[in-house]
Order: sequence, then C-alpha cells, then structure tokens
Amino acid sequence: MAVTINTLRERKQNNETFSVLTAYDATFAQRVSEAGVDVILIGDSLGMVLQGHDSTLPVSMNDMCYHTRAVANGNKGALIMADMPFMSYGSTDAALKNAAKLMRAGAQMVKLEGTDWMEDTIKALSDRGVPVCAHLGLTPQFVNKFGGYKVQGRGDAQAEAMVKHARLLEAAGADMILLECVPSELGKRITEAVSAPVIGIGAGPDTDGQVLVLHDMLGVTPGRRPRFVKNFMEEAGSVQGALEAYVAAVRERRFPSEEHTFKA
Ligand SMILES: Nc1nc(=O)c2c([nH]1)NC[C@@H]1CN(c3ccc(C(=O)N[C@@H](CCC(=O)O)C(=O)O)cc3)CN21
Ligand SMILES: CC(C)C(=O)C(=O)O
Ligand SMILES: [Mg+2]
Repeated sequence: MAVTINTLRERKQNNETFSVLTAYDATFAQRVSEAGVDVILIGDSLGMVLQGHDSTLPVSMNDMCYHTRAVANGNKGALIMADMPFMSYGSTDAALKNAAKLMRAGAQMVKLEGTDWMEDTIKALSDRGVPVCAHLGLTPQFVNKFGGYKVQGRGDAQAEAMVKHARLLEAAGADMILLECVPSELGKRITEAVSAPVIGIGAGPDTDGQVLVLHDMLGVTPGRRPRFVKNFMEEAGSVQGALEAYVAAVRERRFPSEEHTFKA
C-alpha cells in the first residue's frame, strides 16, 4: 500500500514512528522504497552531495524537477517529498508557480524552510492542493544568516519562538513539520504541540519520524560527519542491509541514540 499523509497521521496517533531518507535517482528510489522507507525526500542537499557545492544555495528549480522525476520513476510506494530550493518561494506567486512544477514532476508534498513569514504562502499552497512540510530549526538555506551549520533553538526565547512557529504554520495548513539540529527536549515539545507528524534530523528520539541524507547513512559522504549521522553500512555490510537496518532501528526507536542528539 502506498504511503500517504494519512498513513503518517495514523502512525503519530498510534505512537508509531516512520522513516525518511533522501534519494535523488530512480535506482536508489527503488532500493529505498523497497526497504520499507515511508517517505523519500528529494533534498536540496543534492547541491552538496551530488554537485559538490559547499551549501544548498546554488540548486535550481530545474535541478529539483530533474531529480524529482527520476525518483518518481523508481519509487515503489513511498510518499515523495521535494525541497523547494533557495528563493523559489520568495513570494507566494513564485511558490505557487514553482510548487506546481515539482508536483507535476512527481512530488506529492513540498518542503519549505522558514518561520512565521511563510504563513500566507503555506496557506495559499495548502488551499490549492499542495501538501506542505515546514522545515524549522537549522534551515540550511539560512547558513549565511546563521554564520554556519549551528544548532538552533537553544535558550528559552528561541525555543518558545520555534514552538510558536510550528503551531502557526500548522494552523496555516502545513501537513508536516521537519526539525533540524535542535535540542532533544525541544524536539519532544514541538512533537507534542502539533498534531501534524514531525520529522527530525538531530532533533532527538521523540519526533514522529527520522530523516537522514542517504549518502551519510551509507558512509560515503567525504569529510567530518555531523553528530546526528549514523553509518548503517558499518554493521550491515551491504546497501540493502543498511537501508533495512535503518528502517528497523527507527521503527524500534533504537536510532537516534544519545550520541546522535543535541542537549539544551
Ligand atoms: N551530506 C549532507 N548531510 C546533511 O545532513 C545535510 C547536507 N549534506 N546538506 C544540507 C544540510 C547541511 N546540514 C548540516 C551540515 C553540518 C552540520 C553540523 O556540522 N552540525 C554540527 C553542530 C554544531 C553545533 O553544535 O552548533 C554538528 O556537530 O553536528 C549540521 C547540518 C544538514 N544537511
Ligand atoms: C537534510 C534534509 C532534511 C534536507 O532538507 C535535505 O536533504 O536537503
Ligand atoms: Mg533540504
């Protein structure tokens, strides 16, 4: 049975988790979906992982549509979510036009990075049939404002603001929330504060779903790896084994463990 937003809502209601991985091509989309991953994210991380840039900012709408099409062709029943790239949703008009391109390329949901300023845009997308995931916390398109890839939501004021933004964007129509690099306590608090499923990456063990970049969990990404990454290839020894081990570890809440999380 194909995964829909209803599947993920039911999981949350039943206190069951779900797993998410990035994929950027048809072959990996097939492998990832057949391993039981519930959601495939065509992440703008492809700018770093596939294109070799040092941020996600150079990624274009054409790049995202190309990879979304490829993933849709290989996918076997996962929900397909595509990132809206940097400045493709700078206005609501741009967001509507660009989200339509991704949906026509095979996305079933789009993800936007931002806070309260996205309220009207998310409402416009949602009202017109485009499911939206709101990405909060360490939003990599803001790396130049953050001055690096730094944990977000530390301190009471920042934490309160993030809870408020999650609730506001859910009320505007967001069907999912993604939290990146926030203290585990805040991940738990936001997961409890909204009824939409919450996906975490470096957001602790208590979010409804977990996501990793495919190349990171296969251990092929060069350089220093962020704290939240686990190399599932080490123990599994094969790609298919690593994908299945990830799905099982998320389902059984064995991943993430303490070493993959951030403290307040
Ligand atoms: N391969 C890859 N994996 C990712 O997870 C990823 C990308 N690329 N590209 C887009 C963004 C960038 N991301 C990143 C990159 C680095 C850190 C990082 O180094 N974080 C520090 C936290 C530093 C602090 O304590 O404030 C860490 O130690 O994990 C986090 C997220 C996540 N996304
Ligand atoms: C790291 C995930 C959440 C992402 O946005 C991406 O892969 O682009
Ligand atoms: Mg992204």
